[in-house]
Amino acid sequence: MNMKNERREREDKGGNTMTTNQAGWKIDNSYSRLPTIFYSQQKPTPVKSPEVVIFNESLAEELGLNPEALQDDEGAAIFGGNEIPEGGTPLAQAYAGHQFGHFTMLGDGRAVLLGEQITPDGERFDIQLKGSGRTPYSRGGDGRAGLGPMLREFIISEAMVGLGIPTTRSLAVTTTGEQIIRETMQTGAILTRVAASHLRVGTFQFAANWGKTEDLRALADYAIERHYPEVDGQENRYLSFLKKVIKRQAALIAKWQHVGFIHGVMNTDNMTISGESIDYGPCAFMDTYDPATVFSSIDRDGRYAYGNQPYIGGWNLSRFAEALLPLLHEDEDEAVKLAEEALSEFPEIFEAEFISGMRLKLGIFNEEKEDKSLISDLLNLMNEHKADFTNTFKALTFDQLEGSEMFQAVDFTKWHGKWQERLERQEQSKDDVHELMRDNNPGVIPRNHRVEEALNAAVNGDLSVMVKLLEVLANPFEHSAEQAEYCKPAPSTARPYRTFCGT
Ligand SMILES: Nc1ncnc2c1ncn2[C@@H]1O[C@H](COP(=O)(O)OP(=O)(O)OP(=O)(O)O)[C@@H](O)[C@H]1O
Repeated sequence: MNMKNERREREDKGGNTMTTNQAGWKIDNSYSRLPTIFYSQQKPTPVKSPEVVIFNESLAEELGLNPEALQDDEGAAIFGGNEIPEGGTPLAQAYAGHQFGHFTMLGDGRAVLLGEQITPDGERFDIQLKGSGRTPYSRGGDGRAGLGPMLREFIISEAMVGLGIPTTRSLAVTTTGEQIIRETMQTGAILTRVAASHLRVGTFQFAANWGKTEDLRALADYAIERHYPEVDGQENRYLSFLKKVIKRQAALIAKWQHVGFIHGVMNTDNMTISGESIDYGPCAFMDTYDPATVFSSIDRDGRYAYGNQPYIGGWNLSRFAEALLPLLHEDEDEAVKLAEEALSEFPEIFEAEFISGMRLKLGIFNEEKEDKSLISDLLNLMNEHKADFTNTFKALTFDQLEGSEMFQAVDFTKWHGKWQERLERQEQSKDDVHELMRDNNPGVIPRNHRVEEALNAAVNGDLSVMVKLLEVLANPFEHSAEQAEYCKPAPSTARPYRTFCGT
């Protein structure tokens, strides 16, 4: 069937067209019903010749979309921003944020939110086009994105899904047929991003700084309805809301720590209210365990280093709590007291999440007080011996302790003895322990050199390397033979890995 001939198109004033709905779009933009300070109506800027280079069929199905109808021209027209799917009300969201500690007004400068796709189960997911052209928040930028960085976001976000870490997702990457100017000329591309929502700590900072209390309240009520309906009807719903966000972010950052993920740019505009990871600009996974690891070329002081992520999480949540103050209590001092109490729980909640995930990685089913030191002793050894983070846990899982220098060391042998005694003090069998460890220690992560290799091939027209990588990353706990070649750290001759803000 030729989809193109089946389509009836009409053109609107902005040059975008609208189509009949064979793809199954069921979009409503509930965000557009917030007070108008929160957005600017903004259509994507039509592009020359959109072409979908990668499309996430299984995600499309989860969203209740018909992948077949989105192949070819129809998908390209929508994902390239030339057509607006039925129900879409494109807008650019306003937000602010602390970037490397400095507060500034931001907003979607190169993205538009079409609205939420309502799935067959009635769930709502934002559909956003990133790289779709200039908006009122673009400042000096061109509103566009490059193919490499958008494919990178596709790879990392889908790898996070495989690892079981809450994340925004990637439905498609579409080239625009236009070049963009960066350090060199690049192929322009648009990422179709799917998210529980794009509400950020920075959205609340925007409301607190530029809105009235009623605007802030409308935003908080909206966020509660979308993400925390359970707090509705509670005595101080906004305080409960704050506590829920604190909890979800603590759990999220703990999950990052469990796999050695370094976000790289934990600005408050990159912290979601839903608890999903967002913005895979300069992020990377570490090979050698070292809490001071930083990949981002712009993070000169190590603000967003691996070991600093929990602290920064708490710092960002303090900015969130500050923004919520007018809603927490009518008396300012009381509001501050409530916020401080809620925030003071963050380190403890984070640590509990971190320790419980690390227990699983070590095959520990129950809780003992000494587990914390067992875990930190191992991490210290790994740091001292420059051990590979992922492969150390894999070697412990499969009891393959020959290879690395650390496993020969006397201090490790001592630690190993203590760990074995710990495992013997629980009732579960060796097989149970092994299974728990298999399920919690990924065999494969998106190693930097593998991601670069896939991207280099992809921007030169060969998608096969990336497709293969995505397949392996989709099931990191499978521990299959085909994963083996993706497990090796970068050769020691490789230059230190640096990431650059995704543009
Ligand atoms: N080429 C560009 N043109 C206009 N604005 C841009 C451009 N690149 C980035 N921005 C804006 O600069 C700010 C910070 O950029 P950053 O790279 O952190 O975000 P992003 O990757 O564009 O978006 P997100 O956080 O939604 O993933 C954002 O407000 C973003 O919209």
